[in-house]
Amino acid sequence: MKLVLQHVRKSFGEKKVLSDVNFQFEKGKIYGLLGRNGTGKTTLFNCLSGELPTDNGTMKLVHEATTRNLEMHDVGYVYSLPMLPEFLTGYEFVRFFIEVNADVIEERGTDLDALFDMMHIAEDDRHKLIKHYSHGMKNKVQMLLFLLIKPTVILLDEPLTSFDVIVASEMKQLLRDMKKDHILIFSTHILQLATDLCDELIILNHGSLTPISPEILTQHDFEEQIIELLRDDNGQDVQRENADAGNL
Ligand SMILES: Nc1ncnc2c1ncn2[C@@H]1O[C@H](COP(=O)(O)OP(=O)(O)OP(=O)(O)O)[C@@H](O)[C@H]1O
Repeated sequence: MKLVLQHVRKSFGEKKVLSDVNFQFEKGKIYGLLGRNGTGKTTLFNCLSGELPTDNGTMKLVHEATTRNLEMHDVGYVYSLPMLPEFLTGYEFVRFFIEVNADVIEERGTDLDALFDMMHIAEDDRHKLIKHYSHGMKNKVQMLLFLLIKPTVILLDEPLTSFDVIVASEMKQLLRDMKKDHILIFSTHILQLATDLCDELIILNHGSLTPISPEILTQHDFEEQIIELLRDDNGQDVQRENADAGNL
């Protein structure tokens, strides 16, 4: 299974954010998406998840000889700021989620406690109201939902930054275990995390995606090389076009 993006464009008014995104993501890999603040990572995720319409281009899922448009149900999105119903307990929310998604959840009679165990959410925490959960616990609940509905594409917008070191390590292992069945795209500003967890790194600049050559990652000065790639002058094209349009 591949996710193929061709000529994806998105502007806000005259401000061009994604100018021409072309990329092919493969199932079984974790992709690390790097880019400076405001380069359009969240915009790209919002377009992929269907929350924002694109202005142009195609986003297709290709499986052997079959090609179809990416649809909302194909994509799971872990937001950097988790959005969950605060008035339910974690347990109640997941039970409700299973009920309303019964047509797409394969396993019948899902063992809720086993799921919470897998996410290392303690027995008493699962019966607390979500409004009392920490940011990291809410992210865990969001990820738990993907174990149930198994979306083809999972987008993670800076989620591991809210986890303590133990939980971050558990989550990294969970993502590694999940990757064989999914296309995982992970946006982060933490270079160490990206190189540690991801199979491929891509940079969003110029309003488009550029893969980082795997050879760079084996070199002793890879951090300096990536910082150089991320530097402002790489965004000149989009900045210039926006400036021409009178935006900057
Ligand atoms: N709904 C919107 N309306 C107008 N402009 C927007 C909208 N959403 C994003 N933008 C603009 O698009 C640009 C890209 O924003 P985006 O949030 O996608 O960047 P980002 O790479 O995720 O940034 P960060 O790393 O800081 O989270 C920014 O200039 C932002 O102000």
